[in-house]
Amino acid sequence: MIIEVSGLRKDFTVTTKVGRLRRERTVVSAVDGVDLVVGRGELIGYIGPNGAGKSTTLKVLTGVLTPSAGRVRVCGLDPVADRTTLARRIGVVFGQRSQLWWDLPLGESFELLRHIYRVPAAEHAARLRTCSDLLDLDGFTRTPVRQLSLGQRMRGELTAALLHGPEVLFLDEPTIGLDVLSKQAVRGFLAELDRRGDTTVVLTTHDLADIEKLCERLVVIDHGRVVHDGTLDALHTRHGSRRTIVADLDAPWPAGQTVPGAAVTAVEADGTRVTLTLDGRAAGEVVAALARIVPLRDLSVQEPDIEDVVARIYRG
Ligand SMILES: Nc1ncnc2c1ncn2[C@@H]1O[C@H](COP(=O)(O)OP(=O)(O)OP(=O)(O)O)[C@@H](O)[C@H]1O
Repeated sequence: MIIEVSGLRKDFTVTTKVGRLRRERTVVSAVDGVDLVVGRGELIGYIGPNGAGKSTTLKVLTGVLTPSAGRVRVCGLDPVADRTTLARRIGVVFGQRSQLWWDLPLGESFELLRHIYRVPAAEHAARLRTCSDLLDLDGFTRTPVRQLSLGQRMRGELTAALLHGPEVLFLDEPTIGLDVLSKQAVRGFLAELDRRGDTTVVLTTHDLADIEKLCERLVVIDHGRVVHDGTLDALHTRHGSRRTIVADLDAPWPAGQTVPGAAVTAVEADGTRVTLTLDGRAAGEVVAALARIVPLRDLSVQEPDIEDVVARIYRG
């Protein structure tokens, strides 16, 4: 396993002013007993509401913060004790912090990183070519970083994080604030990285489309604790999300008619449009049962809404 976390806790002591002279110290448990195991080549979505503890976890995993308790291993290393060694084996993109040189053209930042990480020239060129093709960097490698748009800069940041061939990539909100095209480029790139399977990716995001398009496995954290670890489908099942079938019929729906495996939740258009909510059974079975009752003209199966299920979890 490339990431192994057990019983991770991170407390912060916050001092607040009470009255004119007194100060009160309170302890905030930003991460409160997280267990997490991630295999090589996995891409996981690490999600949760504001203040849930996502960034704090990433900072502990990358050696920026020392845990208050628990065991953390990334690439078999202790992130704090082995921070320098680990830095060569991980890549990090934290939205608010840049690893690029503001006044230099983007391409020169890449060249500097090659020297810092001592990457052989051919290896560097090959990785840069791949990133450049997938992220379409060609138009702006000569532009100083300060003049790049947010989307261009994020594509540059992703490249910079990958040029030394890290085994794990930590991404904190990589699509935040990006325009539609840049979001697509970043998502397409991460999907390709996932498909190639040699980089493990831990992605935090508030963008539900990122989750839907990229994350087969979702780890949901709330108040510093993991409240779900599994697929999006499992999340829907656990929280009672249901698929629906909307069918247009050639004849009116018989009043009071039931269908095995589904509940009739709406009858419209003079009885010729019926909505069924599935109870978890395969849509095919329900459609076959439906077709035995009335001839079908048209049909659509609607997946449950990810926004609904995530909002329900976040509301607790
Ligand atoms: N340096 C710090 N000092 C004190 N409290 C902190 C510090 N860093 C984080 N916290 C607190 O720890 C909790 C978790 O914060 P964290 O930034 O990890 O959440 P998050 O899930 O990344 O949230 P967001 O989605 O808003 O970025 C919050 O209550 C936050 O206020």
